[in-house]
Amino acid sequence: MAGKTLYDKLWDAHEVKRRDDGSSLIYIDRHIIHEVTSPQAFEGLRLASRKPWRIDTNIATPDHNVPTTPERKGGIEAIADEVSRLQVQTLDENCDEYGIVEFKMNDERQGIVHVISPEQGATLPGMTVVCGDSHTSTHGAFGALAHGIGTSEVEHVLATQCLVAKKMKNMLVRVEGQLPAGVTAKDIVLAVIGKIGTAGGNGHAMEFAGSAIRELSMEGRMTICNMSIEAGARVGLVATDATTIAYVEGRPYAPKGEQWKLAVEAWKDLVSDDDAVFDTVVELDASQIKPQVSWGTSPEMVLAVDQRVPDPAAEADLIKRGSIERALKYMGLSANQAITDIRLDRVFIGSCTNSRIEDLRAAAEIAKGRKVAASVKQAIVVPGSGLVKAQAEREGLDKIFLEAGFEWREPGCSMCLAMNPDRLESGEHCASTSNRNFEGRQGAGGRTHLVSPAMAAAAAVTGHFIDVRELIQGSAA
Ligand SMILES: CC(C)[C@H](C(=O)O)[C@@H](O)C(=O)O
Ligand code: SF4
Repeated sequence: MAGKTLYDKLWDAHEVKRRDDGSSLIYIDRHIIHEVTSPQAFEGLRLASRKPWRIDTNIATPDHNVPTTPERKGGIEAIADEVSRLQVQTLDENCDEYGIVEFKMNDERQGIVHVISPEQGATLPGMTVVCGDSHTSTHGAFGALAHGIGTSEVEHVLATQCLVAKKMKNMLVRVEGQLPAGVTAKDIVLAVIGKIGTAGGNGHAMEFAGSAIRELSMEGRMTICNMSIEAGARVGLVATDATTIAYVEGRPYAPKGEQWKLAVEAWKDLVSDDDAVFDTVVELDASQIKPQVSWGTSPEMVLAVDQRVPDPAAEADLIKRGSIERALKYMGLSANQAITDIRLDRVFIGSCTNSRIEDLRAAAEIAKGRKVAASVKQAIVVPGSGLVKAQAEREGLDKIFLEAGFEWREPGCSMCLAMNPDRLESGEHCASTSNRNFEGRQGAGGRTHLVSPAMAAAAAVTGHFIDVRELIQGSAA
């Protein structure tokens, strides 16, 4: 019999019952909660006279709706939008009522759900992790089985600690070779999506492997798994190794003492067996990847920075031609325009894809000693959590950004999506380190270009896209 993939192992360890219709009941170890997808779930519990079944598996924080300006220190009343305020308040009330651990808006541990749980050690190798949020795939970076769920499933998990799920197929994305300097995890995942498309991973759990992935920090692995959902795979995975274990050790929720030793021993098995068989295999050569920039209205509409946006006339497939035409129109770009000719109105460094300490360091390295271009209206840096913010401040990164003319904000989802005051105005182009560039994602009529933190900082200081490596060489000279 063939060996098992990491996904097979995680699945087998959590399958409670297989049903005749091919679906299964799986056990959930960690449930993360935010204010947008939980209110109806709690309400449903209440209507059914149920209570959360295993309180200590839940961890909550408000992130999507919170303002990121200093006024928020004034508390919930400082949230101007009524719906936003109500969602945050409802989360607080539900967590208080049921005794669920919540890092409230002004708690230093607050932040984006997918940043805070790993940071606290609440995401551990071998776990099943769910959250009413599609980017829960992020947590797969630890060798955990993690994916987003809908609001009715949030209720189900709260009530039963189980989820009805169907086993997916196995996909391997192998990235071998040395990543060039200045090219990052974000560029790897954008290149993967550019290659396989946003439906490429449909129905699969996507494991990322190969020497380029092994070389990445946990921050980089999280960036990659975060965007597996943009490649169509609800689950992204990276095998557990020494990098994972070093990251987890000593974090508040990580096991301690004898338990830690036992855990580390058990986690050694969280790899795909050598003879495991994958349904689909995709291979990339890391040394060939260049800094990526999305030009269109889907993450698969992405190119290397030295390329030109497509010409619809050159596309034979009529459906594809139509979608290129629509995207160019929405984005205000002309056929064959060089990516480096795209000028930016705003720059956003943040989101659950790229708001961890390593991301901020990479952006600060480029911002250091430079100034945000006069033509850029606003450049904001939004740390993924209060703890990331504090660490960045200890390292002096806030000063580098402020001196360069960036704004330094409080943690939250911010400009990643238009659910809080940080938004684009219609027609504006934004270099954004987030993960989605759909029409209106950052504000009605807004034009999002997905890039790495270093590329976003480079765009901020030059006013247009530029291969960040030119600035790295420039500063070294
Ligand atoms: C609001 C939430 C349900 C949504 C998601 O599921 O991903 C959001 O986080 C997003 O990034 O679009
Ligand atoms: S940062 Fe963006 S992608 Fe991540 S959870 Fe928030 S809204 Fe969703």
